[in-house]
Amino acid sequence: MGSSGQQVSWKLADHPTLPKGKTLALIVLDGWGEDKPDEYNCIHVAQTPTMDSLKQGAPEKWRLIRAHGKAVGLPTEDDMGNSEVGHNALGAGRIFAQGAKLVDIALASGKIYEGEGFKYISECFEKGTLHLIGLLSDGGVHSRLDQLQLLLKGASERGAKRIRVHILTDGRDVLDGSSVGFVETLESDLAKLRENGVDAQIASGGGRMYVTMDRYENDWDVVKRGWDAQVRGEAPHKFTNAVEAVKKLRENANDQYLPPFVIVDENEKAVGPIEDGDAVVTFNFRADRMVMLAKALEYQDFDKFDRVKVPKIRYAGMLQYDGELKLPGRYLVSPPEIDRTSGEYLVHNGVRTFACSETVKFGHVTFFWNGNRSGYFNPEMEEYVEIPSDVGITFNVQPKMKALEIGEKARDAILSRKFDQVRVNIPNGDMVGHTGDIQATVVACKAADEAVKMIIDAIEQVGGIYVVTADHGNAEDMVKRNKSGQPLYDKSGKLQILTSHTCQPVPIAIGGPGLAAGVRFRNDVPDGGLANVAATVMNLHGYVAPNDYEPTLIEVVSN
Ligand SMILES: O=C(O)[C@@H](CO)OP(=O)(O)O
Ligand SMILES: [Mn+2]
Ligand SMILES: [Mn+2]
Repeated sequence: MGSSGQQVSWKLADHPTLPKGKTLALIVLDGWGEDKPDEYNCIHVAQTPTMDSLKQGAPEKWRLIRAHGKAVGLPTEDDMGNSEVGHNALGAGRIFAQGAKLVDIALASGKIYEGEGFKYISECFEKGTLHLIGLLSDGGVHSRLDQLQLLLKGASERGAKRIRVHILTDGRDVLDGSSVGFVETLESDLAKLRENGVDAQIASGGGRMYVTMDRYENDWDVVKRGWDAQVRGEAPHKFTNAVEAVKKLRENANDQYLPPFVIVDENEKAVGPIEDGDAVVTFNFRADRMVMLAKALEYQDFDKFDRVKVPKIRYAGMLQYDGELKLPGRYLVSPPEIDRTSGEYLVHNGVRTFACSETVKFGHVTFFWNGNRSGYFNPEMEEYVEIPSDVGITFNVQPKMKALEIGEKARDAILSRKFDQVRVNIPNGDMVGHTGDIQATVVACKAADEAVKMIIDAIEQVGGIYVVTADHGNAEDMVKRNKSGQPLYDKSGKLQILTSHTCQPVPIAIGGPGLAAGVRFRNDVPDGGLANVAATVMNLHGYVAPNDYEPTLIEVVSN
């Protein structure tokens, strides 16, 4: 595979001074930001001797880089970073306007309604129902409530007469418990539509981590639960009202893990299963957690679970989620064209690459890294290894996750000397941080630090180079705070736990016996962000990055 269209000159210029052939470990700690040390900073509380010692290298070998907002192509500086935009920037070396922003623009200009995708689904409006499936919050990581609101309005103005919304509650990009308010807001929007003669209702729901939004094929049961509710109108819990449903189900689960429910009428009949002739839109803009559902909705041949019912529908994604699989085939907004990623260049220049993580983050260092494309650029030059994640647990139960196994695989890849770049994502700070369990997150951070040590030790043995960084913050702040930084408490006096990512910068450290003398971080890229890492890494492989890449973070000074 390769970038389509224009002729690309893949040959990279040699770096004037830096040598080729050094084994380079590229370590991404997921959800590992830098923040002031206090008891809610799990990275500070945890024993992290390896990361602490790297920090001693500041400012020449350790610095902070931006990982949120405009530095990663998000609409505003209030947008926290996330894995998709973070790994896209790390891999692509440039800042692309990301899905969140592209959808905003398309909605504001009305272009979203003029494209192929909308025309395709709107042909069902006369006789069929429009189903909207997605994450209901204003988190801005996978979707945004205001975009859903505009889409509801726009579609009804353009002829959608019957609309059913299948909600997934969040509590991961926003505070746990906030689902109730989001459902209330949506209900009042739908009531207004009904006043205007549109038959609009919530049809089903469930928590994002238990219903529909699995990723990287970790657990198809998650998608099946959603399918049964959304398509078949079947779920263990039935309610006549969605606000009531969420309030009731929250008695035994948090927003992320609410069990599936369907909304039924007075005769116990589901109000909105998906039928022949209906249109379906998945309104998340982010790819990873929509790909599995997109496959279930789009593929004729499908054996991941028994769909039982496969209605003939017209389906469009908010975006196309996988550029290589062209999945889904129809979409409302064109995704960012993330082309000429560093991985593709390096493969063309003979850099042999090994990438590894456990399932829940596997696509981060492959799919996202390569610009939302699945598969290899050149299987002879690359090896991607996935370590199966634990299934069916929340990661505070196993906070060490597979950090050790990832470390071992990376170590073995380094020691084999078969690879020039060994790239890993270590998930702990993020995955455990999202559970809001502070004690477990401390254990998680320690485990991540140990994995880093294992990899750095292997680099020492082969005379290589390491680059250690992160994709966005999470574990460094576990509480919601007021403007002056004090932790906030809810009405009942309970500390408000922050399960989401943050807007904090992340560290980047370089080192290892293979790092040429005189290499250090420049001080003239103070606003450097994740997109500057690709050029930096190309330099450390002995190449100069393409001109349009964000500048390298390093310079070589002669002593
Ligand atoms: O779990 C996820 O989907 C997001 C948070 O919504 O986290 P990350 O961006 O780190 O993958
Ligand atoms: Mn992440
Ligand atoms: Mn995360």
